[in-house]
Amino acid sequence: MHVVAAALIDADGRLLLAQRPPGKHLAGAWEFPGGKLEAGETPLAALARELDEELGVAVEQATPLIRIPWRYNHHELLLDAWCVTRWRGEPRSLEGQALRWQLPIDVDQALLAPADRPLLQALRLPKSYPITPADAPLVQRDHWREQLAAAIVHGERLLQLRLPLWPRDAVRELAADLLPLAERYGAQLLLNEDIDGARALGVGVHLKKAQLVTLAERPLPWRQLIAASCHDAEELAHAVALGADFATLSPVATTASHPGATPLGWPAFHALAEAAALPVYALGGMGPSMSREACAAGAQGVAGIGGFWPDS
Ligand SMILES: Nc1nc2c([nH]c(=O)n2[C@H]2C[C@H](O)[C@@H](COP(=O)(O)OP(=O)(O)OP(=O)(O)O)O2)c(=O)[nH]1
Repeated sequence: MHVVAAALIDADGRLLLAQRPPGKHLAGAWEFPGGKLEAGETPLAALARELDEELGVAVEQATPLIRIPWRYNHHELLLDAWCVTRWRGEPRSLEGQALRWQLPIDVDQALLAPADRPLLQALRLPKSYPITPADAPLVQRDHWREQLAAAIVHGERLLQLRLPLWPRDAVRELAADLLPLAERYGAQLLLNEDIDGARALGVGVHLKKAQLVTLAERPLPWRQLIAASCHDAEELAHAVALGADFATLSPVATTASHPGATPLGWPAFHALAEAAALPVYALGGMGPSMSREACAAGAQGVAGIGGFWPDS
């Protein structure tokens, strides 16, 4: 079943949510306006028809957001989500459904239809995900504190502290130092691998491939991000099963940090990202300027080391 769903975003960045009416599948859950494609209909035509029928608005501008394959008990669906940023008419409830406008950050994901959680993450997450270089020595502590702070001030909203040469406590200390600034700017920090450290600090964690397969359930609450390093369909499926918020998929191109690895290339990346029920960042040989190309291949954005820091 192919279902289109619209994230209507207003000029203040608020999102329109609708409540599924009694008697329908997932009654009471909050969702994105939309519905099933009719025979012979294109996704955009279905989106226009559903928004006209449900809200009385005419779509003027829609761009692809994410495609989520999902399985409920009795049926499978492809939730095909679009960002609608321009429309004519004032959205109103034409089918008796409750409506509300909320900033994506304020939406309680527990109240959403389960397949909509990755959609909400796709709306919340930025286009770039800088990662600290694995070979940074501990003596560069001050330098990396400054780089991370400058990146946050310059607009980065999602940053991974991956510093395997440092003692864990030193990485935790760095995260704790940066936390007030990150909170002020609405940026999220993720520790690589260190679940206990993330739990103690209230930040996110980025799971390594080896950790991913050993975990049976989400190791942190929903308000702390969980990311996973993935390289194939099986690892992506595991990340989804675990309830990870997003994944990186690598290597897309050849990269200095993993010279022997065979690159996926964009076509294989696209197929894997689209089949995964979560936002996926392209990693490996990426630069911040490649985010448009990556998004065209179904990515949430780009992740990387070189080129992502103010001094590089
Ligand atoms: N419209 C919509 N459906 C969603 C969302 N999330 C989600 O899991 N679904 C599921 C619920 C349903 O199983 C399916 C869509 O069915 P629907 O009942 O909205 O479709 P429709 O508007 O064509 O309704 P109907 O003619 O069958 O009454 O997709 C969402 O955000 N929007």
